[in-house]
Amino acid sequence: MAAGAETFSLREVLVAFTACVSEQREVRVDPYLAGWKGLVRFLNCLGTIFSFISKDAVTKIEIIENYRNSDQQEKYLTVQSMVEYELANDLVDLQKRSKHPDSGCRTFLRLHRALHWLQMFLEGLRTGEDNSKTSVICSETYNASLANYHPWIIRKAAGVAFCALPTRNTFLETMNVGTAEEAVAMLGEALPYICEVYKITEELYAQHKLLDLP
Ligand SMILES: CCCCCCCC/C=C\CCCCCCCC(=O)N[C@@H](COP(=O)(O)O)[C@H](O)/C=C/CCCCCCCCCCCCC
Repeated sequence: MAAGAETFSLREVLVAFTACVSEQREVRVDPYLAGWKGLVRFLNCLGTIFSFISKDAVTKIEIIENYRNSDQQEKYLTVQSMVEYELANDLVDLQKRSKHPDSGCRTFLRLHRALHWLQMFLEGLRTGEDNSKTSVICSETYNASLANYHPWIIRKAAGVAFCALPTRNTFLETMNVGTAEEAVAMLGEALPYICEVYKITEELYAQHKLLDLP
């Protein structure tokens, strides 16, 4: 495990995702990005072999953060307001990347797809046997989700990186919430919140036919 693991706290990441859904069932962008930033910190602790993954995640987080720091920041407060604003102002490339290659909607969709993988991966970790291999859980859940959107070369590179993952118990202990059993319990508490964020976003994107944005 690379230096810096001590700066990661699963609790902080999970708290961020639990703060995402508002009383109106809207998905707040700031805690969503905070959750991803925490996950990227964790990924960076796993070694440089994961750098190409964390760089892509950081690029996408920064694109949306830039919208949150722009003159239109209020429009990017929630995923719902972002979708409404960008569609109403013709700011989304719907067929082919051209005038708006880095729209908020398109960029958020990439993180949203990755959240689906995360949800399955954490569930696999939570329910896995003590001696199960994190690399197997990771590649099975990746192949069942994100891999469908990635070209061959990315899928290959990801497969190689997964082989460097530590065993399940070492992985759970790196989460800095105590023993592996305590980490499992925390995952059980937090997963419903992550699922809810995913579900609300999925419904919103389906309703606006945005699930295949180029
Ligand atoms: C609670 C702690 C335990 C879980 C720790 C998980 C840590 C995961 C942290 C970050 C995950 C990275 C999310 C990656 C977002 C990928 C977005 C994406 O799909 N990008 C591709 C498409 O973008 P465009 O070209 O359309 O702009 C892009 O091509 C991807 C490039 C990089 C490769 C992405 C591979 C993703 C593998 C996800 C598994 C991460 C392995 C983590 C190991 C624990």
